[in-house]
Amino acid sequence: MTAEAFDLIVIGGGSGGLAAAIRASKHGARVALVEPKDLGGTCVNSGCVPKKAMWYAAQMAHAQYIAADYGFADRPGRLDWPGFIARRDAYIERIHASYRQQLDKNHVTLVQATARFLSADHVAAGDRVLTAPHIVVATGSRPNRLDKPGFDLGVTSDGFFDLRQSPHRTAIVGGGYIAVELAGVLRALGSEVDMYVRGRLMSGFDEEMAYHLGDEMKKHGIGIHYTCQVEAVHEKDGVLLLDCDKGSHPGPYDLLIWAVGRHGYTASLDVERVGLALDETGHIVVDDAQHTNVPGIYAVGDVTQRLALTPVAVSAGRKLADRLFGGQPDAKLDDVNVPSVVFAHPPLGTVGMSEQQAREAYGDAVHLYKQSFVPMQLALADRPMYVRFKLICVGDDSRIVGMQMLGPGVDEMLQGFAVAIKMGARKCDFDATLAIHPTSSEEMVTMGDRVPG
Ligand SMILES: Cc1cc2nc3c(=O)[nH]c(=O)nc-3n(C[C@H](O)[C@H](O)[C@H](O)COP(=O)(O)OP(=O)(O)OC[C@H]3O[C@@H](n4cnc5c(N)ncnc54)[C@H](O)[C@@H]3O)c2cc1C
Ligand SMILES: NC(=O)c1ccc[n+]([C@@H]2O[C@H](COP(=O)([O-])OP(=O)(O)OC[C@H]3O[C@@H](n4cnc5c(N)ncnc54)[C@H](O)[C@@H]3O)[C@@H](O)[C@H]2O)c1
Repeated sequence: MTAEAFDLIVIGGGSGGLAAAIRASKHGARVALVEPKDLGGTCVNSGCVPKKAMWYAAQMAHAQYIAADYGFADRPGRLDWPGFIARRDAYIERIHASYRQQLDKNHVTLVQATARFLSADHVAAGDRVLTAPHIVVATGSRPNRLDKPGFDLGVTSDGFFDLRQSPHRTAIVGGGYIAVELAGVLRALGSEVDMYVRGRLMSGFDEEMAYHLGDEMKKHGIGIHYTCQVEAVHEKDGVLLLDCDKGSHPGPYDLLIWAVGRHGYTASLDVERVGLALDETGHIVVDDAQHTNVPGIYAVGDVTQRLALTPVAVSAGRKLADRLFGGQPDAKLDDVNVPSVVFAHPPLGTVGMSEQQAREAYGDAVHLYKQSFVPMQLALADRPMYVRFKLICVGDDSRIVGMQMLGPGVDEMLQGFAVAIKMGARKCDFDATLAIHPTSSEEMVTMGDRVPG
């Protein structure tokens, strides 16, 4: 079969793949994008977007309680779950349409098939064979499965998005981004939620902030269990029971969600044929410029061992296209000071280092500024949830190397501060900035003295 020739083949039409394909075609490259499913990948179809939609619904539920305290209503209503899912899915359909338009406008050839390698410059996609000197793998990640009896009685985050009604009682295994976010949403929408956490909540995050997050989640009615490792799951009379390693059998639950991490997805690619190097978690090993060990093959996004966030995948894809086709030989992803928000209830925002990472890197040069306060909106409602800010600074000029925020509204506060930190802001730059009053964010520029210790 004659191969169709392109300048670039992109495998995977998620965040990273779309970004690489569209940017390369803007630079004049002839690009084929191979994707068997809906455009947008995990983020649009089973990640950030449907998750954020559910989080907004959960915020609405909270807002009703606040409104009732203010005197607007005496009884919060329940979500019409199927109705809202239809609204969420219609929004996602509009994103698909917008991506299709962008591909058409930029003359990217979309091949709706699963790709696999035939050689380092040939790819099979359905009944077509494509060839290009440059191939970008952007096939994302899949949820981890555990080798536990009854694993399939639970679902992963993919199954959560398929729900058409709120479960009464939910068990969630895991204590990372997905576990924490889904726990908050389900609780706010009326489910009883128990989390089964190995180690600590949000490991890798600032310990103090993760502790406060756990505290707020417990106040919100979420059970957080650290002493049960789930060894098996049973179904009895239509409900689920768990076996813990210590011999207890918690339950019954109507839904079990496994949120125990994700692995790079390369299963369909035939990577052995080209000898692509993977790490022990199945991620494609890349250097800081997205090169794999095979010349001409690159990888971006969650399929690599780099940070698994949409803006990281997008930036990696665009920078790679700029380097290959845009005459920018030094372009590459800069993943220093990547801001991130855990859309918990309340949200947790972070940019730069945790206190622990800073102390490891800078030792005694580290010092802290902290602030905690009840935001005015909640003080008026007799719901004393704290906002907590923490600045992690180093050196005589108090250069800010980390910012941690927990509380209502921090999800929208963090981005602007992340710009300042990326530019090398010092505490005195914050002090020199006049406050916006009355807001929660003003507390970030009116912090007092260093915290001793
Ligand atoms: C529940 C959840 C919530 C999340 N929330 C956030 C958030 O709030 N903010 C954030 O920044 N990140 C979030 N993420 C992470 C984010 O979704 C990922 O970092 C991002 O989607 C990675 O993009 P990607 O292009 O690497 O992979 P993906 O978006 O997963 O795209 C991979 C694509 O490759 C396709 N593919 C796979 N194999 C082949 C093949 N052989 N041939 C052709 N195509 C193939 C797949 O069908 C898929 O469309 C979340 C993730 C999850 C699971
Ligand atoms: N808001 C966001 O930006 C956002 C939201 C969701 C996901 N994401 C991205 O997706 C990635 C994947 O999310 P995730 O929550 O699956 O992974 P994660 O790495 O954040 O958390 C995995 C959790 O599973 C636990 N775990 C692992 N093996 C276990 C076992 N055998 N038994 C019990 N617990 C076990 C870990 O201790 C950890 O708490 C995240 O790391 C993040 O990069 C981002």
